[in-house]
Amino acid sequence: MGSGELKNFQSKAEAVTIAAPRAVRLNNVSISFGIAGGKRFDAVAGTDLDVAGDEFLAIVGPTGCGKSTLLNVAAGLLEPASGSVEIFGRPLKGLNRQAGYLFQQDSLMPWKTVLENVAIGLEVSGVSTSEARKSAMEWLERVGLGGFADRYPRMLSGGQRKRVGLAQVLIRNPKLLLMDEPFGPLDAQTRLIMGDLLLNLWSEDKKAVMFVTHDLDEAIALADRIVIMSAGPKSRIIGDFRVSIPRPRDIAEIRHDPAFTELHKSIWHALREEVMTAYQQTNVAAQ
Ligand SMILES: Nc1ncnc2c1ncn2[C@@H]1O[C@H](COP(=O)(O)OP(=O)(O)OP(=O)(O)O)[C@@H](O)[C@H]1O
Repeated sequence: MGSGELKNFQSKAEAVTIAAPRAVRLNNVSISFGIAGGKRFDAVAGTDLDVAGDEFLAIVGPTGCGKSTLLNVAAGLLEPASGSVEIFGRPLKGLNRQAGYLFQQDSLMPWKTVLENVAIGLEVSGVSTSEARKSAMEWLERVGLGGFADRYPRMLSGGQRKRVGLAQVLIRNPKLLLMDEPFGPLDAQTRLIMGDLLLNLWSEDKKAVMFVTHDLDEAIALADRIVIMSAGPKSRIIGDFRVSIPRPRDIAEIRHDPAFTELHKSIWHALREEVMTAYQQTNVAAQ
């Protein structure tokens, strides 16, 4: 069975395989930025990447290797210098309107209540205020913040703000979730709780996810598949690992699973040299 397929169980528990649409296809994508002195910096070179419609993909790599850059390409925020981008089988032109983007820094509006912040995602697409607020309330309950609807963002903890951010993105029901170190600023325990919440929501309605993280443990705990990027410039994908640990997963416990340790070892083996290379490069560039 290929990565772009899913199982649909019929009444007699008979499994039938049907093709799931491919959410993202990056075909030989290269990305370069104009920098000082009229020069160019080739951040990413010749990268191929497919993400299935129901796949949770984690992207891991050393600092500055181009993880956010790849997400920005899938979001349509950045146009590749060469190569092509397809979203659900169609060439991407302009902004990817099928994607929801969650950054490390949340984008809550401080003058709006939590409920208003979540509802706005629907209101901008023409849904009436009362409908949007009803749906926002349901989403707040799903992320465990039903009692916080009338609060303002400044009254929330970092983890609570993240939950609001998740509700704000998911209320629009995007078919593709682009997550750039979304739990980066949180403490270790809150990250675990957010990871569990994300997996619960995702398992109810499996979307394609591209999840950028520095944290290999987090990547293994959450993802179906992990790709590793090399140190830049001209970064590319140098490893592609399937995470075959069964779901549902308990993120706090999964680390004790021997399969977790084994996979961690293999991925770190591929990643370690790239991390050292990236560190040395930024050190030289700073001199
Ligand atoms: N607008 C830009 N102009 C010039 N160079 C850029 C620009 N944006 C990113 N870069 C460079 O492209 C490379 C990739 O950046 P990117 O932010 O994608 O890396 P990353 O892997 O997400 O890093 P980190 O893990 O540190 O967040 C880096 O070397 C960065 O300095």
